[in-house]
Amino acid sequence: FFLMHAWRSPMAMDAIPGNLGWPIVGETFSFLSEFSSPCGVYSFMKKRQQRYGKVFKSSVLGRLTVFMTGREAAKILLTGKDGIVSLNLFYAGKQVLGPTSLLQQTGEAHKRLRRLIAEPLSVDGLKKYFQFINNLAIETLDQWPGRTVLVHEEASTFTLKVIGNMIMSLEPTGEEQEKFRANFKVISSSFASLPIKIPGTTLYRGIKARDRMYDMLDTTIFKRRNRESFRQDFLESLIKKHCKDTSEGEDDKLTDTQLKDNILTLLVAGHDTTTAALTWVIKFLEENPAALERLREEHMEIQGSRKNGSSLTWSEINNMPYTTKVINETLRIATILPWFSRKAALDFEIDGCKIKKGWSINLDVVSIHHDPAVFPDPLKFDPSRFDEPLKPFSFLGFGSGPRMCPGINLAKLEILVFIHHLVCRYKWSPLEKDDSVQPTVVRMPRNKYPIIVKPL
Ligand code: HEM
Repeated sequence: FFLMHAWRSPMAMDAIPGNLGWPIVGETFSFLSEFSSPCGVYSFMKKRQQRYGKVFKSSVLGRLTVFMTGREAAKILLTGKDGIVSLNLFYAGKQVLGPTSLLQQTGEAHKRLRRLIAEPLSVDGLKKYFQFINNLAIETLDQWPGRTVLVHEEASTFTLKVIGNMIMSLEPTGEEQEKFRANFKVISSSFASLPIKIPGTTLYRGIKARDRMYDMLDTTIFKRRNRESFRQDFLESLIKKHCKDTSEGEDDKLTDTQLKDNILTLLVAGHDTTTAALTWVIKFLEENPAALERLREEHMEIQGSRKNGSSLTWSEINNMPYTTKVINETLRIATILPWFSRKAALDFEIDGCKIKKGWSINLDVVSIHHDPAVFPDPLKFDPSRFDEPLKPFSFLGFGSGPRMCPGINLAKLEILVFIHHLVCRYKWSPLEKDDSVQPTVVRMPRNKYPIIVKPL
C-alpha cells in the first residue's frame, strides 16, 4: 500500500520531464545498480540530464522525486530562503531519531538548536578532545602491521570511540563501550529501512536499540545531575544549559527529550560520514602516489621540526594546508552524501519548472562535484583544485547554508590526526582491486578496503 501510494503520480508532475519507470518499483533497480558501480549515481543522473535537462522526475526507493542539479538550484534549495523547503527524512529515520532532533526542526526552532549544538563543536570547543583523539589514533595504528586491515572497520571503531568519548566521556574499552557500540550498530542500520514497525523488522529493532541507548543516557544524566560524576564533555555542556538555576535565558534550555534526541542525531550524522571519509582518503592516497608523496612531505616536515620524543600538537594540526586540500578533493570525488533531500514547504519555481508544496526534491550533488566547467577533467584526483577559492555552491562536501554540517571541524580534526600518524609510520597496499560502492545512504567502498601495512 505504501509503495502504491508513493508511486501514484500527481497530475501536476506531468509538466516535469522524466520517466517514472515500472509501476510501484519505479526506477529503483537501475538506480541501485548504478549506485553500486564505481561512478555511483553519477551515470544514472548524467543519462537522464542528457535526455531531460537539469530538472527531471523519477520514482526511486518508494518515493516520487524531482531531481535537480546545478549551482543555481543548490543556492535556492540550500539557503532555503523564506522557508521554501525542509529536510526530507525517510519514515524510519524520523521514527528512530525522535521528533525533537535537529533534523526534524525548521525555522527559528532549528536555528536555536543549532546555536546550542555548534558551540561545543567549534574549533575552540574541540581543543580539549585533541589529546584523546591523538592517543587513540596512535593506539589504533600500533595494531595495523602484519595482518589484513579492513580500513573501513578500523575507521568505524576509531570514529565511534572518539564521538562516544566526546559526547559522554565513554572509555574506549570496557562493558559500557561494548553496549554503546552494539546498540549504535542496530540503530544505524535501521535508519533507512522499510517503514514497517512490527516485531522482527529492522525498524522495530532500531527503535528498541534506541530505547536502550536512551536508558544509558538517562542513567548518565541522573548521575551528573546528582553530582555523582563530573566530566567536561558535550553532555555536561548541554546539561548545564538545561539547569534551572543557570543565568542563561529560557531559550538556552533543553528538555531531556531534546537532549537525548540530539545526542543521537550527532552520533548518527557524524559516525558513518567520518568513517567513510577517512576510508576514502586512505584509498585515494594509495591510488595517487604523487599526492601521497606531497602529503607525506608535509607531515615529515612537521615531524622533523619537533624536539625528540614530542608528539603531534594542536597548533601543528591547524597548519596542514595540503592535507586539507586532499580531504576536500576526496569529498568531491567520493561525494559520500550523493544527494541532499528536501521537501517543498511552498510552491516555487526553479529553472523554469513549477514545484508544488509537498513534493520531494533531491539535489544531485554528484553532478555538481563533476561539473567540467568548474572541475576540468573531473574524474582526476587533483587536490590543487582547491588552491584558489571556488565559485559559491560548486563544492558541497559539507553542504552549505543553514543546514551546513556542524561537525566539519571534528571530522577534519579526526582525519588530520589519523593521516598524520599513518603516513609518518607506514606504507600500505590494497589486497584486492574492487572499486564498487556499498548501496547505502553514505557511499563507502563495498569491500571495506582491505590493505596490508608495512613500516616505512
Ligand atoms: C567527513 C565527515 C562529514 C561529512 C562529509 C558530512 C557532511 C554533511 C553534509 C553534506 C550535511 C548537509 C546535508 C544537507 O544539507 O542535507 C551535513 C549535515 C549534518 N552533519 Fe555532517 N558531515 C560529516 C561529519 C559530521 C560530524 C562529525 C557530525 C557531528 C558530530 C555531523 C553532524 C551533522 C548534523 C547534525 C547535520 C545536520 C545539520 C542540520 O540539519 O542543521 N557531521 N553533514
